[in-house]
Amino acid sequence: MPHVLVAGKLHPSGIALLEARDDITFDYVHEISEPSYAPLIGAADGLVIRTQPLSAETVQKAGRLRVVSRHGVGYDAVDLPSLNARGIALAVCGDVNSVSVAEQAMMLMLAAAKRAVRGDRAVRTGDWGWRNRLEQGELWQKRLLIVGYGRSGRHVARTAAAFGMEVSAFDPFLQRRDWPAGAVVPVERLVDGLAWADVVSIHAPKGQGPLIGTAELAVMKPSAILVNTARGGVVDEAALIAALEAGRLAAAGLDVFEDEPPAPDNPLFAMDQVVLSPHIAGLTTECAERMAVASVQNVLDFFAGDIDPALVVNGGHVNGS
Ligand SMILES: NC(=O)C1=CN([C@@H]2O[C@H](COP(=O)(O)OP(=O)(O)OC[C@H]3O[C@@H](n4cnc5c(N)ncnc54)[C@H](O)[C@@H]3O)[C@@H](O)[C@H]2O)C=CC1
Ligand SMILES: O=C(O)C(=O)COP(=O)(O)O
Repeated sequence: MPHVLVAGKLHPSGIALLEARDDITFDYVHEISEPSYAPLIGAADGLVIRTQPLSAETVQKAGRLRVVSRHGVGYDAVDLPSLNARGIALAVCGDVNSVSVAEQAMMLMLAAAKRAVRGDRAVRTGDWGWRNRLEQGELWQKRLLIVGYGRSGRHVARTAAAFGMEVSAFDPFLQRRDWPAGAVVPVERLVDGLAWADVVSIHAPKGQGPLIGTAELAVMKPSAILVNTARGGVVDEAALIAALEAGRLAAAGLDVFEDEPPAPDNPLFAMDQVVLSPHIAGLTTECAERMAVASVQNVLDFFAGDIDPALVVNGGHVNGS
C-alpha cells in the first residue's frame, strides 16, 4: 500500500482526500521545515511538500520515494538533480494559484503607488497634512513591465490592462510564436524594459543568481515601483534596499524575501514607501484549498498512473519511463 508524507500545513480538504482512501496510508507533519519531516521520509512513496527545502541529503534517505508533489508551483528549493538521478517525478499544481498571485501583485502595486503604508500612518498619527504632499500616484496610463510571462504574469497583464496600464513583458524562454495574441508587447532586452517601465512586476522563477541587481535597478526610473511576488533572490535584496534608501527607486511591494521570515533588523521594515506581505500571494483561503486538493490529487493520480504530464516538471520520469 503506497504511503504518503505530507510535509507542511495543508488545507483540511487536501487531508480529507487522503483520509477517504483505504488503499493509502499517510503521515502529516504540520511544521514547515526540512528537519521536521526528513526523519519520516524513508517510509514515503509519495511526498506532498510546501516551500521548504528538499535537499539531496534528504532524497538519499528516501529509499521508496517515487513522486514529489509541490503544494504550489515554485520548486527552486527542491534538489531536482537528485530526483532525476533516482527517476523520482516532481509534480506542480499548474494554474491553481496564478489568479491569487496576480491579485496580490495588483494589491502591492496599488498599495505602493498610493503609498498605502504612509497614508495609513498619516491618519493614525494625526499627520493629516500628508495628503497634500502628493506622494501618491495612479496606475492609469502607467507603463507596466512583467518579467516572466507565464501563468501569473498573464493574469497580471489582463488585470493591469483593465486598470488602463500599458503592458509589456520580458520572457526570453517564450518563442514569438507562443506569445499570446493581445496588447502585451514583448521586450527583447530586460534593461530596455526596465528603463521604459513605471512599474515592474516579477513573475519569473528563481534561478542561479538575481535577475534584478544593482545594474538593473540603476536603469529604472527614480519614480518607478518594483513588485515581487515570485521569489526572494530573484531581486537582489541588498541592492533593492540601497536603491530605495538612495531614492533611486520610489517604492516597492514585496511578498517574498531572501530569508523567510526576514530578520527583525531587515532595513525594509523601517521603510514606509515599501509595502510587505508574508509570502501569501498564493495563500488566500480559496487558493489554499485548491492547492491542497491539487497537490494531494497529483500524488493519487500518479499512483493510479494517470497524472497530467503537463504537471510533471521532470516529465521523462513519469511511470518510470
Ligand atoms: N508568492 C507566492 O505565494 C507564489 C510565488 N510563485 C512564484 O512565481 C513564479 C512564477 O509562477 P507562475 O507564473 O505560475 O510560473 P510559470 O512557469 O507559469 O511562469 C514563469 C515564466 O517565467 C519565465 N522565465 C523563466 N526564467 C526567466 C527569466 N530569467 N527571465 C524572464 N522570464 C523567465 C518562463 O519562461 C515562464 O514563462 C514561480 O516560479 C514561483 O517561484 C508562484 C506562486 C505563488
Ligand atoms: O506556489 C508557490 O511557489 C508558492 O510560493 C506557494 O507555495 P506554498 O504555499 O508555500 O507551498
